[in-house]
Amino acid sequence: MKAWLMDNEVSDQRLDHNSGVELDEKALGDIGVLYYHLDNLDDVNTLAKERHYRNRDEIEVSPKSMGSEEAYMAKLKIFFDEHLHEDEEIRYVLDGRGFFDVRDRADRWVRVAVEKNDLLILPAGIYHRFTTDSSDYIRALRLFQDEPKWVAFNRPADDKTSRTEYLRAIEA
Ligand SMILES: CSCCC(=O)/C(O)=C/O
Ligand SMILES: [Fe+2]
Repeated sequence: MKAWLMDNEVSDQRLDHNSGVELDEKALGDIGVLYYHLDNLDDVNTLAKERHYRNRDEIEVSPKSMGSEEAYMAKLKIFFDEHLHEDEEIRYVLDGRGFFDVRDRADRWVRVAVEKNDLLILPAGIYHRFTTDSSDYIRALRLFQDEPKWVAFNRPADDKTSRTEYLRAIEA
């Protein structure tokens, strides 16, 4: 697992933007973000069952899967808008690479690099965003507790119940 505080350079979102300050799994856990490396789909299924996930879909984010470079860039822009969800978000990488960016307690961006067999759990109410890296390719499972849906609330969404509950949950 590699995670770091982002630099503040405004350039291609698919570059590393590594400030040089690396973070470990404990630092991620501190803001409710859980990381697992699972080589085996059975382990993903067990975890999903334990957390009462009943649905999933598969997504490929690449220029090919989106049909054109323009459609791909438009999709990336949507994923990269800072947002939160009312439900916990689980993503399991089947192939390729990408970055999930999450806000820390000080509202700084923490970049979590994910690759094949990485699984990330983002709590409901955490502000975050996603981008592919410069390989422009990721294939992932999106797991849902209920019906497959991807409802994102762009920031500001501080009035959402999930946001209030998240902030309460990570209180020191
Ligand atoms: C690689 S999964 C695509 C991005 C996504 O599902 C998400 O929820 C971003 O916040
Ligand atoms: Fe999201």
